Amino acid sequence: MASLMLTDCSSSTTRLIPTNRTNGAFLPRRCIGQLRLSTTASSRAGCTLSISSSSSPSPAKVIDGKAEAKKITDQITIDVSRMKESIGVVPGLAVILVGDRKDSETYVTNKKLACKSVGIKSLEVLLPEDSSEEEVLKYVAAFNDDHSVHGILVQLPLPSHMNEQKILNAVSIEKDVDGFHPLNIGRLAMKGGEPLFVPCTPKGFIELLHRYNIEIEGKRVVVIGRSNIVGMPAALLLLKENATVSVIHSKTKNPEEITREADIIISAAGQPTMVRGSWIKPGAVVIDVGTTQVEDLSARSGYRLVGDVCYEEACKVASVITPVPGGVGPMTIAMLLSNTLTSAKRIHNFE
Ligand SMILES: Nc1nc2c(c(=O)[nH]1)N[C@@H](CN(C=O)c1ccc(C(=O)N[C@@H](CCC(=O)O)C(=O)O)cc1)CN2
Ligand SMILES: [Mg+2]
Repeated sequence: MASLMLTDCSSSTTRLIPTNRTNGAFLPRRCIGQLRLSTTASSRAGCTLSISSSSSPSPAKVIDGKAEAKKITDQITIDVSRMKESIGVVPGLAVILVGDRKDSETYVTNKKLACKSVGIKSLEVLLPEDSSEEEVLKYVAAFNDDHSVHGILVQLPLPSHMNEQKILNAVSIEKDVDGFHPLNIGRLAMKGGEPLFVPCTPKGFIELLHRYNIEIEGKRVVVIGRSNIVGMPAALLLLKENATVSVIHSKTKNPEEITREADIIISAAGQPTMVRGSWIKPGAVVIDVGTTQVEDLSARSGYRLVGDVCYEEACKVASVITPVPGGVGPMTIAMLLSNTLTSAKRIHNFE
């Protein structure tokens, strides 16, 4: 059984108060909100966003995704080294990034650094925003044929002039470490279906639930958001875990009421602080997958990452919660490395 590191939620001493929150709408993942600093505890402007924490304890336990991801990557480092020593094969991951979105650039850089830290070889193709679909397909085909590459991923979202489905379709199903190929998603959707790879973020939070001994089978789970990257595969994976799953999306009526019935809430809407304390059944488990960059002039980078969940309110109601950052995000990268290693082992028939 995995050892647990549980810490209590704390109230904040300094707060950021959003001034232009959009209520009820599902914002794009890259939504940039405007925040102003305030030192008051008043929540008249809505949910406050913690930027530092102090003492006052509340019931929710905080899942430490960073620590769990570290345990997983430590094991991957050992396995990669054993594979290299035994059969002389180094797992390889190829990443294709099109355009100059700052968030995507950060994720790709983090993936490259993560590969380096565990001994996986990484290859990177950076293409300008106005590249053609054919150019991207040419690189996908080259990586499909490259024997040193065991995993291929195309960073999403792609520029709007590209047909995302056509490009994801072109990735060899054996190297589809993101698990976004329609065959892998189709197998995930079928009862008894066995995908070669499961998308990294849903796989990551399921792993966290398992590691924290949180039962999924028979539980009422509400997934907020139906994106191809998280919401949809998350719902399919939770069904495979025998949960009773509801999916909430931008056209859902009374999302708050439905969410309040959940034993486990998975929020992947990309709307900062949308899930308020009043949406949560006392004792529910809250998994926050949202990571929206919100302008914060007090941060060195000029922005701050904010989850979908009003953390401070949720901590007072939930039994367990994931923070942002440091919750599901690090597990996404750990699962990508794990999928790449699995692929290399499968291709080279190495146990
Ligand atoms: N081809 C893909 N595109 C995208 C995916 C994906 O899985 N495959 N997911 C997201 C972005 N993403 C990976 O690509 C990703 C997002 C966030 C994190 C993460 O570790 N977040 C940290 C904070 C990191 C920071 O400080 O900036 C956290 O939450 O603690 C990892 C990966 C969309 N596109
Ligand atoms: Mg996180």
